[in-house]
Amino acid sequence: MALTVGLRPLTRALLRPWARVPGAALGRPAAGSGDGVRCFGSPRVLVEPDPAAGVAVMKMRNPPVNSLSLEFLTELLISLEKLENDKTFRGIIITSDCPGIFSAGLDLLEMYGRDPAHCAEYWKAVQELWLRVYLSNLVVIGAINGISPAGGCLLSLSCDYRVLANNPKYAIGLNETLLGIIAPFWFKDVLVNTIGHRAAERALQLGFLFPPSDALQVGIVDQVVPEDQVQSTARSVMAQWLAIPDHARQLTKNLVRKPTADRLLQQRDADIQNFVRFISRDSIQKSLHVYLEKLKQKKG
Ligand SMILES: CC/C=C\C/C=C\C/C=C\C=C\CC(=O)SCCNC(=O)CCNC(=O)[C@H](O)C(C)(C)COP(=O)(O)OP(=O)(O)OC[C@H]1O[C@@H](n2cnc3c(N)ncnc32)[C@H](O)[C@@H]1OP(=O)(O)O
Repeated sequence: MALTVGLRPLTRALLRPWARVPGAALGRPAAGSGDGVRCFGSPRVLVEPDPAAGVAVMKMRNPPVNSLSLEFLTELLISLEKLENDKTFRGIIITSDCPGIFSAGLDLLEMYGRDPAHCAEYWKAVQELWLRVYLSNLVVIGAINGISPAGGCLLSLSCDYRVLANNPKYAIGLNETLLGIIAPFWFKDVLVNTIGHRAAERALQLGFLFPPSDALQVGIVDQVVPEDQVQSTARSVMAQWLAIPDHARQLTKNLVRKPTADRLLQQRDADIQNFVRFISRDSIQKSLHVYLEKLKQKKG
């Protein structure tokens, strides 16, 4: 898949992709891998490779809540691109290194009080991440070990299979309307593809965040397991998916997903312009302000 990352050279130059991860990751063999196989990654994305299995575990660690800032998106994109281009890997498991949070979704501070050029650059990176995960040739499994609203839910929905930890706090859904904003059409499309038109219609308008039992029932996740079994379940599901010949699985995935991705690919620039126009409105900026204040006040 030929996707351009399309971020400012400065943004990319600021990052140090593939630097050895300081501290915990340094010199520590990846779990389940043979001696000498090291974790690698970037400051916010820890990659634990298991070359023997052809699998890499990608841990998001952008504390406190794994909000998808521009820098974090860029690091995720670079990690994904690298894994995609390395023939060692046939599958990745996306999970979180932030306790209790899979991802709080898009970083509201990238959209609040920012100028149009910044918003456009940000939105392009959001599109890019979605396209890369959604159309990945790798098997992508979400080991969802925390709450995942809005953009966090989109990331989960873009995986091939979702395993959610059974903790009532770990709700998942597209809650944009609760913020006074709307889910973009491609977020909506992915939700409709996953849970069906009627369920998506209700969930989107009411900004539902489904706790695990409801999430399983509506089909927004594929499996709910005890929290300490999320990673092992993701590994065994991965083994099932990797039993299928890659070429057949990849072509089938493309057949199913391409029409949805094409809807965005055919109008990416217009989508960016729509986003910038929408997010720049005074009323929307006001809604974001109110929501951010609410998040602050929650702390007491
Ligand atoms: C015509 C139309 C065209 C285009 C489409 C138009 C518009 C679409 C536009 C946008 C789409 C956006 C999708 C999104 O993803 S929006 C983000 C949605 N996310 C949320 O609602 C989650 C908000 N966060 C929370 O609910 C909680 O933080 C939590 C449950 C995830 C975690 O709770 P905690 O109690 O553990 O932590 P907090 O104290 O609440 O947070 C810590 C810290 O982090 C800040 N923060 C939280 N979430 C975000 C975020 N998403 N972005 C930026 N910052 C976030 C929070 O404010 C705290 O900061 P401080 O420590 O107070 O500084």
